[in-house]
Amino acid sequence: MVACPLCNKQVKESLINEHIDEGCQTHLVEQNDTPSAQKTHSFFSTPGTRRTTTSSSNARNGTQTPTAPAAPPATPHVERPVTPPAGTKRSLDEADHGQADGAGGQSRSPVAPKRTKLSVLQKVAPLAERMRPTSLDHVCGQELVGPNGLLRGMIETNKIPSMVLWGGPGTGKTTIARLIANTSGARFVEINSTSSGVADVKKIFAEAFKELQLTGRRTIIFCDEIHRFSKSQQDIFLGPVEAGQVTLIAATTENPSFKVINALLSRCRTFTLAKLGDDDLVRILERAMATESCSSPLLDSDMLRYFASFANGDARTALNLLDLAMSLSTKPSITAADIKRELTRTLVYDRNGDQHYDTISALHKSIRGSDPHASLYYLGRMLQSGEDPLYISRRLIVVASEDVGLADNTMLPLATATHAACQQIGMPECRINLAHCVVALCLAPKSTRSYRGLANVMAALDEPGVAGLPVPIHLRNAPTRLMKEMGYGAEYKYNPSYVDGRVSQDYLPEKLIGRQFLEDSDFGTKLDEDLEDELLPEVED
Ligand SMILES: Nc1ncnc2c1ncn2[C@@H]1O[C@H](COP(=O)(O)OP(=O)(O)OP(=O)(O)O)[C@@H](O)[C@H]1O
Repeated sequence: MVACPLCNKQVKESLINEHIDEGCQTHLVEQNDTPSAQKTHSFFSTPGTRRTTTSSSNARNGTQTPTAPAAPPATPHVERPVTPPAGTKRSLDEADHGQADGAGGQSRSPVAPKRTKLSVLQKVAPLAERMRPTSLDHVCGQELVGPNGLLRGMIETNKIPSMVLWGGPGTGKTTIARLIANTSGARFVEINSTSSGVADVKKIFAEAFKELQLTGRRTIIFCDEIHRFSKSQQDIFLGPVEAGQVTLIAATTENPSFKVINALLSRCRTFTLAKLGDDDLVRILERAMATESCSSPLLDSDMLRYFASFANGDARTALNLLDLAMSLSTKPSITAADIKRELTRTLVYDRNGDQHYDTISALHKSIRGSDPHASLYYLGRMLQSGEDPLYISRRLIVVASEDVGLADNTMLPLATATHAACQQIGMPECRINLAHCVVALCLAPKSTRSYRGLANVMAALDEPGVAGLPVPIHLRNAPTRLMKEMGYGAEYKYNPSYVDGRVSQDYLPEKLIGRQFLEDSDFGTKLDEDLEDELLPEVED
C-alpha cells in the first residue's frame, strides 16, 4: 500500500500509475482496508503524510500531541499552492524533504499543517519577508509582470520557459520566481550557488525526472546568484534544461552576458528587472505601514522618502530601514532627527554583507592608486558603520608589503604599529592612528617587486621537477660528521670573510642557474589609454 503523492489517498502500490493517470479517481483502497498509516511506503510519503505520521506515532509514544488538523486532499491540476511564505529561502535540505516554508513543498503537502507553520514564521520574519508580495499585483515597478507584461502573459498562460532574471538586489527576482511557481503549480526547489554543490543539484535533477515520470508534474529550480556558480558548474544545467526535465529560473545581479555561460543563456530567456525608483519604494513602504497598522506621526511621507532615497533601488533595504524605524519610533520622546541619526549607521553599509568586502577592497585599491581623498572616505565610512578597526589595520599590514613594499620599508613597521595601537587603544581614538597609516601608505611610493618576485617563483614551482631540485651541496647544512665527510657545506664561501662580502658563488639549484625571479621594474608594461586621453587634451581643428 502506498499514499498517492497527489491526493494522499491509499492506493495499491502496483496500481499507483494507473491511479494517477486516471486523475486519482480509481483504485482507491477503502480506509478500513488500510491497516495503519505506518504502512505507507516511504518513497511516496509526502511531507504532509510524513508530518502526520510522525505526529501520530509521537502521540502514540506519548511524546507529542498532534495538533494539526487533518488536511484536505489535494487534486492534481486543480490544487493551487498556498501563498509563498514570509520565511527564509529554502535550503537544499529543506527542499529535498519538502519541509520548508518556501513555495517548494506547498503543492505536495496538505494545506492546513503548512499554514500553522507559516504563521509562526511570519511572526519572527523581518518586515521585508513579511511584505513579500503574494500576488503579481503587489510587485511594484516591474512592467514585466505588470498587467500587460510579457512575463505575466507567460505566467498566466502557464508557458514558462527557463529564464534568467537579471536585476539589482531587492528588485523582486526571488519574489517573482516564487510567484511563478505558485501560479504554475509546479514543484519548486530553491538552491543557492553559495550553499549547493554539484552533487546536490544532480540529485534535484534526478528527483525532478522521477516526479515528471510519476506524476507529470514539472519542477522549477530557482537558482539564486547563478553568477557565483563556476562555468563548469553551470554546465550541469544544460542537459536537463534542454530536455525540459526541469525549468530553470536563474537570478543574477551581474550582467549575464559576462557571468552566465553562452550555452545556458541560449537555452533561457533573459528578463531584465528594473531598478526600483523612489516612488516605487515609497509605495512599498506605505503598503508595509498599512499592513503593520503603523501610524506613527514620525514615519510620515517625508521620512519614507528619506528611506527610499538611501535604499538605492533595493526594496529589502528600504523595508529593513522602516522595520528599524518602526521599533525606534515607539521609544518615548524620540524625534525624527534621532531616528535619522540612528539609521545612518546602518545606512552606510552592512557590516556582515558584501559591503564589508567591497569597502575594504575599495580602501585597498584607493591606497594602491595613491588617492588619499578616496582612501580616507572609505576608511571613514567603515569606521562610522562600526567596522572592527583591527580588521582594517590587518589589511593595512598587507598593503604595506603588497603595494608599498621595497619602495618604503618603513611602512610595514608603521602598519604593524598601527595594528598594535588599535589593539591597545581601541575606538574611537585608534581612528587617528588608522588615518595616519592610511594617508602615509597612500602618499608612499609604490613597489610590487618583492611580491611579484614571489609570484614568479610560485609559478615556476608548478613546472615539473622544479619544486624538488637538489639544494647545491655547498649550501647544505652539515650537522653530522657523516654529512661533513660527504662534503656538505665544504666549499661554501662565507661572505663576511671576503672583501666587501663579495664572492663568486651560485645559490640557485644547478638547473635554475641564470633564472631571474625578481623583476627589474616595479611596474608592468601596459599603457593606460585613459591616462593618455587625460594627458593629451583633444586638439581642435
Ligand atoms: N518589485 C517589488 N515590489 C514589492 N516588493 C518588493 C519588490 N522587490 C523586492 N521587494 C521586497 O523586497 C524583499 C526582497 O525581495 P527579493 O528577495 O525578491 O529580491 P531579489 O531581487 O531576489 O534580491 P537579491 O538579489 O538580494 O536576492 C521582498 O521580500 C519584498 O518584501
